Amino acid sequence: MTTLEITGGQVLEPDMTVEHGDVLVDQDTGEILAVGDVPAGDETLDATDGLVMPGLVNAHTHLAMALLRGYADDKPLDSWLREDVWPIEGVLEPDDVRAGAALGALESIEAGTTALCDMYFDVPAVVDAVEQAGLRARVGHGVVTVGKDRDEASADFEEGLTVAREQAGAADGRVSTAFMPHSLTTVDGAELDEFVPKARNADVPIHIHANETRDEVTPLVDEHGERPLEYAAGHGLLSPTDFIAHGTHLDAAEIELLAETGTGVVHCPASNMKLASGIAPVQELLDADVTVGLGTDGAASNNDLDVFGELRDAAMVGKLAADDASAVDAAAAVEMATAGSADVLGFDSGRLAEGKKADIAVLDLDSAHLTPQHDLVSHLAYAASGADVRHTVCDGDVLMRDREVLTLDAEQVREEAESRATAAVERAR
Ligand SMILES: N[C@@H](CCSC[C@H]1O[C@@H](n2cnc3c(=O)[nH]cnc32)[C@H](O)[C@@H]1O)C(=O)O
Ligand SMILES: [Zn+2]
Repeated sequence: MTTLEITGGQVLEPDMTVEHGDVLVDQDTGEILAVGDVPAGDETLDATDGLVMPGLVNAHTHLAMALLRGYADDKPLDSWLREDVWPIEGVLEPDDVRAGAALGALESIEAGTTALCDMYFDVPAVVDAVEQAGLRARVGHGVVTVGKDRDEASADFEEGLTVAREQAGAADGRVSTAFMPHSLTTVDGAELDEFVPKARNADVPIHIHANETRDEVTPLVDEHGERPLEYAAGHGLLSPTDFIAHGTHLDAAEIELLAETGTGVVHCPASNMKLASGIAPVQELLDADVTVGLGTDGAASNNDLDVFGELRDAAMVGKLAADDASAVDAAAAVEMATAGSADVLGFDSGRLAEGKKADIAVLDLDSAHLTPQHDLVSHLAYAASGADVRHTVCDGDVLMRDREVLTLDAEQVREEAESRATAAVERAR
């Protein structure tokens, strides 16, 4: 057994208290052995003047969209997707997706993110990037049937299922999968009826964009005479392993349905603000005991993958939504970005405790904007950013030490992403 001792810092405990202490990790199993007063490890990671915390979990993203950062801004979802994003995504090759996902993975590691959920196409290329980066991920192929004939639609659903079956367990078990119909309005209901039972047989969770914009909810209600999540449940969706992205526009019955079925919600506040999609009722979801995690969504609607930004936005916009400054308090926001997201994704991480996965970030507190230290949970929610992360550890392995990423060649990843992004824009013209 090889052990790693993260030493000399303060530790964020699962109950959101902070204590001086160390963390001992078994690098072979990738699990936490002890927290607090721990025996010496074979190797050490210096956390002096630092806060040892669970790695952040980005529960909904499209990593490879890092290639499209700044490509199309200032539009609402539907025209942004149809006029800008889908046309350029149509010219992307698997090597572009690999390069974009590597860029997103690099950015994630630099910001203390250790696990994520990714929906995209050319998923094996995404898995390559995740494997090399050393991250943990739940991945899936986003299935779209609008604009396709029945054969093409079925083929895309088949691919979603194949990817979910074949990629499960990749990267030494750090990669798991989900079946991912893109959204309730971009996939056909009859196809859902055929494929949801197949996904259940394959024993994979189902992840879908839902109730993101009013422009999506209203036509669905008009056409089917029921709320989107009632429609989703009618097609076999919503279960304790399933999770929806956004949930921006939910009525009380839908919140109840999420709670009853144990379905998780991934709140993406920055994307919801940027696309002017709306403000999710996060405090109401938490009050109803719905499991809520946080996601950045893709870098083209955010425009970064820093989950610290997301948890600050969640706290801020949660107060606006509830018209109550005590709503979505600092601890609730930090919890959503760690344990909440991990629970939504079904990962045994997001908490620093014995037996949990050793997915850890060390935040450097030695800076003006994190002084004085009245309350470190407050700092995590309102003052820190990904740039403050000193070390990132996933599955017991050090991915970034003293801000140097060890698993990826940062310069090469950035150069390749830059040139592939430029070439893709040329081809899309
Ligand atoms: N098989 C599909 C790809 C689906 S991947 C998932 C898709 O979600 C898109 N996407 C990114 N952000 C959002 C969002 O906020 N709402 C809905 N879709 C999004 C993203 O651009 C990508 O096309 C195809 O061939 O077009
Ligand atoms: Zn999305």
